Amino acid sequence: MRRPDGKIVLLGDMNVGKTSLLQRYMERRFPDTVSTVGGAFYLKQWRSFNISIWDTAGREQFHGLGSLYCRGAAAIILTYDVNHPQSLFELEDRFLGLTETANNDCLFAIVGNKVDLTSERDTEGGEKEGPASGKVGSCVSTKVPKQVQPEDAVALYKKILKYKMLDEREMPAAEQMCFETSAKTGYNVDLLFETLFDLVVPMIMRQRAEESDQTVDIASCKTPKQTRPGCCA
Ligand SMILES: Nc1nc2c(ncn2[C@@H]2O[C@H](COP(=O)(O)OP(=O)(O)OP(=O)(O)O)[C@@H](O)[C@H]2O)c(=O)[nH]1
Ligand SMILES: [Mg+2]
Repeated sequence: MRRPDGKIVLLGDMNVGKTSLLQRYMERRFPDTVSTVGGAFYLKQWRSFNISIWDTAGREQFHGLGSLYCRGAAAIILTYDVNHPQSLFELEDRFLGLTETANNDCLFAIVGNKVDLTSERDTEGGEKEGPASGKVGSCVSTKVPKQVQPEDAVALYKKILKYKMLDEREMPAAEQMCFETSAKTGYNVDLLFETLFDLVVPMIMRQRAEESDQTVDIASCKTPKQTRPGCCA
């Protein structure tokens, strides 16, 4: 198997829907899930690149593994449940610290899942979503008020950039990186993953270019002409 060119990791509390989001995207279905043990990954080919997408366990007992999975990540999807404010707090309290092992220029997406449970608007048929639909900041009228507001996710995104000492002007805007999704209906799921792939690919290419700049071509290095000691050239 070819080594993946880039890595994306899903983090977040148990039950927020990480496994369901990944299965919705990769297998186009919403099967019953069991709570994840450890971690597992899918490989996705995007253009000519292989991207691994890691699903991790949200259960406290597997917490220690989180930073292992984040090692070398190009992007991290911090997932919460829009109906459970605690799951958003946990991202900052428990999961952000695990991302120290990710790449220095790692991207962060904040994803509020299970929006189908609150939204009155058409969140069915995720395959048909419009480009800006459901992005944080768009107006979604809800039957049952959402427990976590999109602005809270935006605030967390900005906090993370500060915490990571990343320049806001050089990173994707919060509106581009905060999503509300439904793994159940597929709402915004393609948009989430494919936005990240499109952002990760240039990073992979940049990294490759830097690596090839640092590579010394031994064949092109001329060996200095040997001169015999004491002999005038
Ligand atoms: N209504 C609704 N239910 C969802 C959605 N996503 C996941 N669920 C349900 O929420 C429960 C937990 O989903 P999982 O995908 O297993 O959650 P997880 O984040 O992977 O949990 P851990 O593996 O324990 O960390 C399951 O019963 C899912 O069917 C969604 O978008 N809408
Ligand atoms: Mg899971």
